[in-house]
Amino acid sequence: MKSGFVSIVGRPNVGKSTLLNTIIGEKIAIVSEKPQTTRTRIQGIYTCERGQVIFVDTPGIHKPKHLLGEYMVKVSARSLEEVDIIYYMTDVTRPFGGGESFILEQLKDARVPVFLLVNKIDLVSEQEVKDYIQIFNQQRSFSEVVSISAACGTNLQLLIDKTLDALPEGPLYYPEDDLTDQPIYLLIAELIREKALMLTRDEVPHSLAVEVEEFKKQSNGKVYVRAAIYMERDSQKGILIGKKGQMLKTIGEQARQDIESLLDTAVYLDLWVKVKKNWRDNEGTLNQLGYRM
Ligand SMILES: Nc1nc2c(ncn2[C@@H]2O[C@H](COP(=O)(O)OP(=O)(O)OP(=O)(O)O)[C@@H](O)[C@H]2O)c(=O)[nH]1
Repeated sequence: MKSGFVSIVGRPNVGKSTLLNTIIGEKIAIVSEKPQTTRTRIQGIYTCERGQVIFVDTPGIHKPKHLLGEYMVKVSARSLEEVDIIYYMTDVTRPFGGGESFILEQLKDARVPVFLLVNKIDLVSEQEVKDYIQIFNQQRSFSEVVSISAACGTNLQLLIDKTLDALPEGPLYYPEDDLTDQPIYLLIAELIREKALMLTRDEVPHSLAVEVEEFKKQSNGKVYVRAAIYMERDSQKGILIGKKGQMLKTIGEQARQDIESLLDTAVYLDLWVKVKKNWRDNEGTLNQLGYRM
């Protein structure tokens, strides 16, 4: 039996969450078109006959601007020390640049195998993939190079096979049917956050945070979830609520559907928008929202 931990690193938006979602087959990591949306350290667990792969989805490695940024870099650095394999994920549609050099620098002293994953190959020609890989091979050597489409599932079985080949012999760390060790209320908060970011497009910043305040089963069998969406400014609160509350209603409806499929039960979702000034720079608030240092 093979088993171990895999950390996925890469610039924001290369498709790390999508990869995790496709492999694990459940919506457990937040996916969004905006960069740097993955904040909490999410583990996806893939179990098959050959063994178990435990994924640690790290926030995009980047230069910190806020305390939250520092936290994200800390999580990334720490998770690199604890894993058996690092997936260094890149986006074939984005040219090699400073962002990649920054990550390669961080990976310089990695003592575990580094796999280069070239993602989004569904968008380019085979020749473009080859040329792209050549540029990376000039930077360093990789234990494996796998070109994939996380969205379409292309070459993901191959990736899993190579991963299991490279993992050490080991036990099943988690029961077979566990998909994640994230507390359920964090998963729910991420689903709401995802919908809020997606539906408001670029109008609200990433300073959006969600906290599940209450989570209980009602006598009618439905699960009651009360959650607060935190904004930094009053003006942002208005955008999120929308005309006659329409935006908040849509966010709530779409998030509720996802939560219902996650929990496999009917859900009553009670959403509130609150303003909490400068929460990103406030350590107490960060702790309260589950981003622990
Ligand atoms: N065409 C195509 N799009 C993809 C693929 N993988 C991811 N995407 C898209 O790329 C965007 C970013 O994907 P995410 O999975 O959120 O990226 P991420 O690396 O987790 O982003 P952060 O959380 O910001 O670090 C989304 O719009 C995805 O739908 C792929 O294989 N092909």
